[in-house]
Formats: sequence, C-alpha cells, structure tokens
Amino acid sequence: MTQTLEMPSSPHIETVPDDKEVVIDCRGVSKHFYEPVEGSRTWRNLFLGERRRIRAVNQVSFRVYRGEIFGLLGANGSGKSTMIRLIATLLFPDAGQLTVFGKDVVRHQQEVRRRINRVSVEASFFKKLSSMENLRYTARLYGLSVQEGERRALEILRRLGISSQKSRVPLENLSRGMQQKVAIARALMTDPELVLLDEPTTGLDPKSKRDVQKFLLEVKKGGQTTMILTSHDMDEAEKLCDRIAIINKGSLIALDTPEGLKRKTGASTMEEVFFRCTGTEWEDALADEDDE
Ligand SMILES: Nc1ncnc2c1ncn2[C@@H]1O[C@H](COP(=O)(O)OP(=O)(O)OP(=O)(O)O)[C@@H](O)[C@H]1O
Repeated sequence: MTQTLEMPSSPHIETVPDDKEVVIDCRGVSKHFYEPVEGSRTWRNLFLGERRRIRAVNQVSFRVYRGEIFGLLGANGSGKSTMIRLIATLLFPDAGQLTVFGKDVVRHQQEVRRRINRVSVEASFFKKLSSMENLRYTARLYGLSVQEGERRALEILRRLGISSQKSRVPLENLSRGMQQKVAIARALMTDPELVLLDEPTTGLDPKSKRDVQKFLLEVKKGGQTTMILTSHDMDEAEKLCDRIAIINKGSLIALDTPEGLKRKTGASTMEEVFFRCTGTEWEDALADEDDE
C-alpha cells in the first residue's frame, strides 16, 4: 500500500520565506519522448513503425533555494536525468514553466547556461592531457589568471584526494572513478552558483565516495552554491541533501527534508520512505527498466 504525502504543488501558493532566495522555480513542467514500438514496422509504415509516448516528466512543480543541496530520487527511468537536462537547458519543456535565477529556460537559454555547471557520468575531457592541464584550460575559459587557475586546481584536487603527482598523469590513464572526481573538481573550481550533479559518486570506490561527499558538504557550508543531486545511494542522499524530491514515473510524489519524509511516512530509513511512497523496493527500483 503506497502512501500519499502532502503534495508539493503548494510551494507556489506559499510565500517564499524572507531568508530564502529562489534559484529554480519549476511549475507544472512536463516532457515527453517518443520511442519506437518493437516489431511494429509494417509495409504501410515501413520506416518508422509505431511510436510510443513516454511521459518522462509529468507536471512537476518544486522550488529550490540558494545554498541548498536538493536531491532528486527515483527508480531507473523515473525522469531524474530528464529533469536535470531541462534545468540545464539541454532540453525544453513541452508544458509548464521553468525558471532558473528568475530567467525562463526557453527564452533565456544562454543566460541560464552561463550560471550552471553540470557533472554527469559522460563528462568530456581532453583525455591525453592531465587533470591539471584540463583544469587549467577550464580556468582560462572562465577568465582566471594562470597562477590563480593553478592554485585553485591544486587546492580542489587535494581536497578531493588527488595528489599533485596524480594530477600530472594523462586522464586516459586514470580510473573512471578518478576521472569522475576531476569532473567534480572542474564543475566546482570556478565557484558556480548552481551545480547539477547527476549521480556524481556512481562507480567511485568507498574512499573516493567519502572524499566527494565531504567536499560537497564543505562547499554547501559556503552557502552560495546551490546543488541538485541525483543518486542511487540513499545514505548519500540523506547525508548530503537538505531536501529530497521523490520522483515516480515522471511525477513528483513527495518533497521534504529527509527527516520530514521519514516522519510523514512513519519510516525509519530512506529506503523505507521510498517503499512507502512508491510501493517499490529501492533495490528493485535500481534494476534496469527492461528488467521490469
Ligand atoms: N532522448 C530520449 N528519447 C526517448 N526516450 C527517452 C529519452 N531520454 C529519456 N527517455 C526515457 O524517458 C524516461 C525517463 O528517463 P531518464 O533518463 O530521465 O530517467 P532517470 O530517472 O534519469 O533514469 P536513470 O536513473 O536510469 O538514469 C525513461 O523511460 C527513458 O527511457
């Protein structure tokens, strides 16, 4: 039996608290995709066959405030990455309104993009160059001096547990986990206002995972950087996120602090919260969509 929580369509009725600044305002946003239906090609419809409509994001509403880490949790295929890509202006909503720093993502795409950094598993780098060289390049793009770029790069790599020696090794010779850390370093070395972290610790060994989590909490303490985080690790989400939105089949079904979610559902763990809200065990939710 799933539980219905107080729905977060209310953020737009409630006034924004005096001490909060809205960074992301998402109102009734939807995004659909079309997918070919296997085996549906016929002589009449030789090329395309039938197409199935997928509601990747379905009338989602929420607000994100400056300085918070806002978690998006959901099963595989529930729409988290699509939501991240909508915020990053890599996709446009089919319906609803999405503003970032008060700017509409469709009408002010460039302005929004300039204020966002994104970390995803498919981060692109100059693989023949070292972490240090890649970060120096980023620093130059952001107008930092050579010395400042070098200083920041060294500092951030150190905080993420990458030694000065390792930072000189070509990226292609580093493990995927290490490259992921460099992607995080790159996204955060320029003091961005908004960072989109799509599964930042997936594939990292336990120590690296802890390094990254500690680093993100330190960044949060600064109070200026807002972070949106998706994760397959419930403990991580609970540890890092100020508030968590649970997405199920494209719809936002619960939104609160981790403690608030537990209290409302009478659950003692976030896995239990997830089960009570969706009727699906978290472990099953992480299985491939095709396994269902
Ligand atoms: N470009 C696309 N074309 C067609 N369907 C898509 C496209 N992108 C996503 N989808 C579908 O939209 C739904 C939501 O996908 P999305 O990647 O946002 O989920 P997710 O929650 O991020 O999943 P995961 O945790 O596996 O990354 C899925 O059914 C997915 O197959």
